Amino acid sequence: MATPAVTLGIDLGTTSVKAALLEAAPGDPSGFVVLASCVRATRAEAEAQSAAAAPQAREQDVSRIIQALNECVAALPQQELRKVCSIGVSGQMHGVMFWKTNQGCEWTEGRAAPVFQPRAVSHLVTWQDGRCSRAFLASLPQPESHLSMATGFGCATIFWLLKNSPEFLKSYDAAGTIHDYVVAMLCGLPRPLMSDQNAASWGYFNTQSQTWNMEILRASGFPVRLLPDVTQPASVAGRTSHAWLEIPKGTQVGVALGDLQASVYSCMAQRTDAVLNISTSIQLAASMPSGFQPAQTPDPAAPVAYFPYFDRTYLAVAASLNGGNVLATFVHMLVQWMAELGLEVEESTVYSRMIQAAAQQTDTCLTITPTVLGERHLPDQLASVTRISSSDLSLGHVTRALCRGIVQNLHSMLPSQQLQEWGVERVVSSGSALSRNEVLKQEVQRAFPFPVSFGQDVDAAVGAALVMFQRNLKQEEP
Ligand SMILES: Nc1ncnc2c1ncn2[C@@H]1O[C@H](COP(=O)(O)OP(=O)(O)O)[C@@H](O)[C@H]1O
Ligand SMILES: O=C(CO)[C@@H](O)[C@H](O)[C@H](O)[C@H](O)COP(=O)(O)O
Repeated sequence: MATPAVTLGIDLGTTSVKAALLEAAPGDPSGFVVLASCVRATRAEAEAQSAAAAPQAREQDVSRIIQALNECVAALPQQELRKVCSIGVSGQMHGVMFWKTNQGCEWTEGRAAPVFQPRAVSHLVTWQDGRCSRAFLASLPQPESHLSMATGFGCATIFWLLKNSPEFLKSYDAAGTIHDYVVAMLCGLPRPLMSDQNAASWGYFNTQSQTWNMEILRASGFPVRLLPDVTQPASVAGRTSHAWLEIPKGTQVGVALGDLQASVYSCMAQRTDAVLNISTSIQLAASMPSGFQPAQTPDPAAPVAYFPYFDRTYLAVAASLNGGNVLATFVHMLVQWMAELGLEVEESTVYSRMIQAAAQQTDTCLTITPTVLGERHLPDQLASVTRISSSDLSLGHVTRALCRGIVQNLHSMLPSQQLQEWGVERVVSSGSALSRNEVLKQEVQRAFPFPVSFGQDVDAAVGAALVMFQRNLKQEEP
């Protein structure tokens, strides 16, 4: 009997890397089983490489992300890794990093378990980066795209570097998201390949013609040489140029996907499902009918945007900048305060105690608008706390109000009534911030008048694997 095919899925998130192994299971209703999964925090936050970008810069050290990736994959069962026939990759969208062609990494051959390590690469400037002011964005040429531009989008960051650090750009000849970089290194691609999901997240990309706004960008001196070639999601980018840990050389690698689309792909069992993802960020997505085309002129004040999905279809997405990162900011603040008071407390202890306290505090009048990062459609709406009374100041009250505020803020961007009008009948959730937080789950169930089911915390990794698994299944059909 033929060995069942095993597919590896990877998600390079803002806070953690996730990996999952899928195996064909004809007897299972879904047709597959998840054999194993692994999560590794990246702890990759780094100082801005360009001083002029501070303090709004949000950059990550690519070496730490790749170290977490190698550790994550190495922790999976070796006998299963040897059977991997295909790799699906997803990751945090919008961000951009740079490298030198054919010098982007070094394979540590000869060791028991070969891995790749970044060489001649820049930091990753992430989707949370705030270096592009509104005045700077207004100075950029009008894109021909259905998505508004925003700080943290790859093309905006490159325009910023062109103006403020032109020498920096001259030292690189390749650019992509972190997950485009991983695919390019695994396959030894001379030029990065990008799916339209990630190209759209950079800006200046027309999803109808599937082309960059080349004329607009060239006319403004943009280094178009850095723009990756774009292809359809679910297509094959290449094959591994080396053995990677126990994964054989020559293994098929899919073009990298957006983490949101990969999460939706693994969670959305039918088109009437809405998918709620709470990870570092938070998104609520619903599928649009096939043939739907978004208006070509975006409304920057609109809280819902349309993201390319698969087979030229779109997702309607409320993408808030304030998700799990708000809780992480609160925890970091408490740890800092306690350090100033001479106390040393682990972040993990604070998370567990605050969630425990809020679980005991089933309601509160304290009201928190959690938008510490503003929103793309409301950049001036920063966070606020109202209805503060001396009786509502416990850790439980504040944590309950924070979790409620995060969910209510997203709900205000895409209300249940709109979901009902679109025919949504159920909410399926995903993301580690949700799967690890009973209070957030309670607030999701409170906010949405639909049945709510809770996914795993490796949904995007499972989704990335599933895309390649189902692609190959279709290829085998007679
Ligand atoms: N120990 C913990 N307990 C509960 N929630 C946590 C804990 N550590 C981190 N988190 C939450 O998980 C979020 C990160 O989720 P994750 O899925 O790893 O993000 P991403 O996919 O964006 O990398 C953090 O922003 C934080 O809100
Ligand atoms: O900001 C948006 C969309 O504009 C999000 O959907 C975007 O995909 C995510 O924030 C990034 O991909 C980061 O995802 P994650 O690290 O929070 O999982």
